[in-house]
Amino acid sequence: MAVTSEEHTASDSMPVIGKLVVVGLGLIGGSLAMGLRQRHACREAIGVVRRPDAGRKAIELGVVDRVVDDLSAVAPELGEGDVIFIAVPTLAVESVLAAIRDQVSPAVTITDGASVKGSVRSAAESVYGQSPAQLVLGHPIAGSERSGVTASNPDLYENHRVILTPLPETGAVHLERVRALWQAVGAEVLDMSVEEHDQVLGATSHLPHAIAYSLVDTLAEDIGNPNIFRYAAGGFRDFTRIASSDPVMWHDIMKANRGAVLDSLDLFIDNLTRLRAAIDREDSEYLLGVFTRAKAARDHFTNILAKRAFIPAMTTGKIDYLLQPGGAVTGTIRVPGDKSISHRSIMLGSLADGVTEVEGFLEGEDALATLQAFRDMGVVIEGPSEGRVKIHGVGLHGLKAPKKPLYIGNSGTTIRLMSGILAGQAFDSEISGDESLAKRPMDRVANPLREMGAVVDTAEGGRPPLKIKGGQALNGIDYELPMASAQVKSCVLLAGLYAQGTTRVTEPAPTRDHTERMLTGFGYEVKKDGAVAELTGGGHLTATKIEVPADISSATFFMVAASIAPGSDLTLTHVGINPTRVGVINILKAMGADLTLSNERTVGGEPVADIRVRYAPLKGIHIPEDQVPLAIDEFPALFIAAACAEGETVLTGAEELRVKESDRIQAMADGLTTFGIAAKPTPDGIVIQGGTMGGGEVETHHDHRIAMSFAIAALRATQPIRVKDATNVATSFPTFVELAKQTGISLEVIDH
Ligand SMILES: O=C(O)C1=C[C@@H](OP(=O)(O)O)[C@@H](O)[C@H](O)C1
Ligand SMILES: C=C(OP(=O)(O)O)C(=O)O
Repeated sequence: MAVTSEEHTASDSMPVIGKLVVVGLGLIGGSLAMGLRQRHACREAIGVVRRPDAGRKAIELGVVDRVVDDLSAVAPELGEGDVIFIAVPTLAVESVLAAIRDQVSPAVTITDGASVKGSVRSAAESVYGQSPAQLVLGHPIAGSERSGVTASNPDLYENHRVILTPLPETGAVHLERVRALWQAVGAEVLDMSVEEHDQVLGATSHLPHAIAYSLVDTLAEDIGNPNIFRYAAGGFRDFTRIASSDPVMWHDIMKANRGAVLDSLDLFIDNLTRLRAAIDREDSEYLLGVFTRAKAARDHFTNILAKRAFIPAMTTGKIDYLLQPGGAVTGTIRVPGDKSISHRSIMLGSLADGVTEVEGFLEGEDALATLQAFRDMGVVIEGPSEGRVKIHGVGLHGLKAPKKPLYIGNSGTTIRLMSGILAGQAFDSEISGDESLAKRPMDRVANPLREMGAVVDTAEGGRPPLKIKGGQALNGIDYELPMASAQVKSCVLLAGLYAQGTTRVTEPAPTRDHTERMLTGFGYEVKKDGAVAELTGGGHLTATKIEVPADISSATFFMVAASIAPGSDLTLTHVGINPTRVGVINILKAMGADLTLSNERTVGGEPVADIRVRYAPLKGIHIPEDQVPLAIDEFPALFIAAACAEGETVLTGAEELRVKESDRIQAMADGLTTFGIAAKPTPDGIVIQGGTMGGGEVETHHDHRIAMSFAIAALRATQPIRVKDATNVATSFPTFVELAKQTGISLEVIDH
């Protein structure tokens, strides 16, 4: 049989391969053939189909150009550049390979789509002696419960992943040809070892299929009610869709990946048995633990696949901001919760006895990273949902060893504060983060912790990851902070909770005191005397309620925006005005800004107020050094205020800015220079001459505050501004874009 399609498409683009021969024209094989044909990416697509009706259908639907009923009918015409795609059930691959060996030239590329790779490698070895160079093992992750040639879909692989598992024997030309073929139909191609593939797919694909088939079979066969499916609703439908998949294919997969599937099934059965016992004893804590952890994991499973552990990404790709020049900001807004306080609420709530309820929690990536790290150490945390979080504290000694290294993304506060807590645990731990965090100094916490008796390893140059050995007896110390850092102060105090005796820290200048305040709120005595804070180990924390004020560091972007843009009148509500955080208000006022505070009150031990900001002409100042630690995160935005002020602004004593998420002095100087502003970096600060800002493209170096600062600059720019890579704004201010637009900033998000 040789039937030819009527529908021949003239090729105007270069095909990436010659002929494609698909053995097995089901969903997987048919979709590849159809996708390549429609994109003119192969010169001809030929199906090897035994059943004539299926062959006719394939041609009618435009899946292939022609069909043959046996490989032998096409083998002699194949050569270099042509590809055979084996898309038959897993256990049938061996007989196809045997036919290929006898008939097909070694120049032809062979690949497959089977869901198990170890069994295909064994098949190749038993047929060829050793896997031939022309064979590239692959697996498109795009299956569905639909099967057969009629399910072929030319766009099936768009944005799907294809895993290739090259062997040492695999020829580079063949591998790259197969990669190009999948990329031509829109797939993202990843390489993995055979073993890793089978283990990962055993858990994420083969196990769920086994469970779905078993569940439906249980309902159909074992629960003796004939009407059972009539009352089955969404839960049943969503969970069991995959039990409609092709039984022969799944039979083969279970046998071919027997070992890995059994490992996963054993883990699952064990977990299910524990869940059963918890339901039996009505153990709410256990049930909520499983369900909240599972919900978080399910909500973010794309990130888990991308190996970002459980850290949720607010955006999937990189984004830029495009801003139009001019405008003013008006209205009344509340910015999200304070990042520093949100981190600490999770940490102390987890270590407390009892349930802590938090309101106003910042649902940004940094604070969520802290939350996930404590979940990874066995703490049951409900939420966050609209800023509400409920933490089922485990007590100071109730954390459990995490199953894998803790990954905390971009958050310096998390790694530094947690290292103090981890130093006091009975278990070993490792904590790491993203590219920007990997450059930040950690010796500042490792050194005092070592003095207390902790065993802490850093990577080269005192950078993350940190490896902390458990089971060490800590002693209290009297520590003089070498730099004004609330993170270091907090780290030492938190380790002090686990230390024998008294831990005392003396700071060279006042820094944010949220740790001290919150410890007091949890009933732990902290003595404060000027620059000294001290506590004694061995006490306990009692759960409490926490209301997180709006973050003054996030409010800063809007305070500066309103101050620089004529016609602005903006009110920011419920902003935290802890005296150790108000440097920005003091500095802006000294520059001539029109800021009024009203409705001042205290919530949960932290002072808050509404802040009204109206446009006023600013003047350059020499920023008093005592304000530096009180405004440490606000300088990028303040530099924009300086650029719009009349005269010169000088900052000194701020070398810490060079070791934040980026070197904030250099990053801002570069951007301001692009805008046409004279900005001269110094080792510990900057000198900025106010002037007229043009516009242009600026880099953020993965730093959220740099991105938001350049965005507000547009209000006084004369040309559009493109802020390149504003993705990390989600770490501290996930609603920035929404609020910027709402108040009148012309901001467009460009996703790429
Ligand atoms: O303790 C905290 O929550 C923070 C302290 C500051 O860091 P340093 O302690 O390094 O100054 C600050 O920059 C950071 O955003 C948050
Ligand atoms: C420095 C900052 O945060 P962290 O140190 O937690 O990364 C910041 O938010 O500006």
